[in-house]
Amino acid sequence: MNYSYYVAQVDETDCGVASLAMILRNYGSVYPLAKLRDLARTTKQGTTALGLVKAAKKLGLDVTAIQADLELFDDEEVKYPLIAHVVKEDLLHYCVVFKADKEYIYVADSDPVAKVKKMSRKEFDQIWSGICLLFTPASNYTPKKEPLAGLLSMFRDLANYKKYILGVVSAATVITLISILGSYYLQVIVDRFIPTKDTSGLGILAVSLVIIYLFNSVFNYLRDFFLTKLDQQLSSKISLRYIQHVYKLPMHFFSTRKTGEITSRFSDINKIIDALSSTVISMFLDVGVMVITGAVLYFYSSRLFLTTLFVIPIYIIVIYLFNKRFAKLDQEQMESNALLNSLIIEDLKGIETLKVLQLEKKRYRNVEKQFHDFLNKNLSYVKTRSFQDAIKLWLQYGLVTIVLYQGASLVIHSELSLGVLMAFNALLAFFLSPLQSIISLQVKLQEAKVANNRLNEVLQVDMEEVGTSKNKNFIGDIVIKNVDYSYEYSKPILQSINLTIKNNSKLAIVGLSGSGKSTLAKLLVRFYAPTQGEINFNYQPLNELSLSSIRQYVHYLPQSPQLFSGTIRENLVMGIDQSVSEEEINNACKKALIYDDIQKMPLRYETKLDEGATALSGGQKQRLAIARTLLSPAHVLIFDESTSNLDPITEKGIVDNLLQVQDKTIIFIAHRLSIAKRVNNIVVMNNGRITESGNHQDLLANHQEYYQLWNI
Ligand SMILES: Nc1ncnc2c1ncn2[C@@H]1O[C@H](COP(=O)(O)OP(=O)(O)OP(=O)(O)O)[C@@H](O)[C@H]1O
Repeated sequence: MNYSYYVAQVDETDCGVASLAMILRNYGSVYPLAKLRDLARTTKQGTTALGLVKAAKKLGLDVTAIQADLELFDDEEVKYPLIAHVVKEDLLHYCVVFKADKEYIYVADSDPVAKVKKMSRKEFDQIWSGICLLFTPASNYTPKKEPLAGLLSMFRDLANYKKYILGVVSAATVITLISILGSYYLQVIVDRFIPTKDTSGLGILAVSLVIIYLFNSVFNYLRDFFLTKLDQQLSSKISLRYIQHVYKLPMHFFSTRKTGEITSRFSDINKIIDALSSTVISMFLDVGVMVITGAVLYFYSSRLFLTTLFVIPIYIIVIYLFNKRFAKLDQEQMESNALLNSLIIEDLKGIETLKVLQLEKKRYRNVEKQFHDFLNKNLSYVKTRSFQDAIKLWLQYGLVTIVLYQGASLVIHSELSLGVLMAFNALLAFFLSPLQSIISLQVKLQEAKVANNRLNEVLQVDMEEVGTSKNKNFIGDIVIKNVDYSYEYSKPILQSINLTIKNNSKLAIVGLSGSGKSTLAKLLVRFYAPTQGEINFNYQPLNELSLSSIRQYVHYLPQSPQLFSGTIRENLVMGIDQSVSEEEINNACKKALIYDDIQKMPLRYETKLDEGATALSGGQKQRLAIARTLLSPAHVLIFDESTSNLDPITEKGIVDNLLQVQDKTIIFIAHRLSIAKRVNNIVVMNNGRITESGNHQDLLANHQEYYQLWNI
């Protein structure tokens, strides 16, 4: 396998798809990891071997999964590269084996810390589970390259900020010219005024220079201002584009990624901004400054200038030698930061549970450990950078010393004036500084490339096509035909679901926890698409309707509905386009039995709720969410365990009110059979299948699962 086929994982759970990406590159195909994650149905836990097999097959590779031992690598028929399933640091992991000989197994590990290495057979055997996937291109295989948006596309954005770039470049050019003038002043003083002891013009020269330096300060201020503006504009454009994209991603994305992985990418954006603005400055400015100061230095002394040029290749070598290490350390640092973010977000979200279980200390220790891991990785990065800086500084001082040594000899031999030597020395910094910027650009670009890769892994996930909600003529029966669904390949969640939900009927779906009730509801709002079968709204297949119209037609109230910071009124009318009258709000609140509670609050509907509405009881939150659902213009309402926090009397009151709503289809997902009992149509689910349906009496008479649930 060619080294250039190596693909690093972007997130912790990407090892499977990154390994598959390497295999595909070996056969001439390039796909973004985001696409492979989709095809292999990668979850927060990672990718199953079956997922990899299915994804590879869809992309035209024949795959054989085998359980083998080390003898496999003696078989000359084995086709490399292959994917091996290993256990690394107690975690399941995939890596690519691209070669084997009598002593060693040659492994490409998508973990950028490990990368490509050879392991002794014994070492490999200790981590290998014995499972491996063998690949060959199928007869109809054609290599395909899906474009991976590189950094270059980001540079296109820069064209929109020409005026700031022009501002920075103009201000910096003036600053450089003033610096050259300053060095010339030094030369004139030393060579002309001091030897002749002429003080007449010295004063005027000094005063003019003081005034010029005032301009220098003004232009310094302008340069910093334009640079900050450029950074801010770029930052808001890239960050907002990312946030907007994230908001429009399908549910599938959120259920397969950790929150920290998504949020940590915001901090990566700064690296891209830094690289973009540095590149622009270098392209337009540093090169120009180097040429101008280089020309002046050459004019001062061509011999000293040639000595200066001698250092450039050494500089480049120093930078190049550090490049790979920087890329690796940077990736590690970003991944560690993502993990740290995930841990903290998870703990803050579950702070109540954490306190009840008295896990504060334990969880804190986890965060502390991860934080130290991040600090260590950061330290490794900073140590390497400081080491590189130290070498660069040494080179710079070394050069200045050599220039002074050589210049002093030239002055002693009257081949150079003292003033020119001093001016040369003063101006040298203005030549070396842009040179350093240009050379270190490579490191910044490298970091930006890693950050851009991580950003792209999210940006390449297709957004939901929400569409418009014009066609609303599908009021009628909902028909679910032979529907299957699974989040990951190996675990079917819904199997052969056939169900007709009559228009304006009331239905209860019951069944044991984990039997697939919520998943079925989520298919109705198209959070996920069935893997088999079809759902129709009034004879119209769901996949032909826009998401916007589906979600206007069906309102799903999830098990843990969210109330947002804002007033109660704002929360109630959230997501409703048309104006809602006070009477409608009162009615909805009365049906949800929250009206009296709200009236008792000093500011009633204008009462402010904080994030997550922590000042409300669990039941109050549920009743507010029910009122919000009732206000929605949707024709189908799904209540997923929406009364689980309520006392039986309140629950009965609300359910009775909901059953009286004549002109809507209502689906209750409930564990409590007291709800099901009052609803005419009941569907019982078990293990992803509908096992029974009918009304309460029929189902009891069946003496099957419902009967057992009722008699518990
Ligand atoms: N995002 C997800 N990714 C992977 N598996 C999932 C996901 N959501 C649910 N599952 C799995 O799907 C199965 C069905 O879950 P679902 O929430 O539909 O069941 P349920 O009947 O509504 O359960 P409950 O009554 O406990 O709410 C469970 O085994 C669960 O582990």
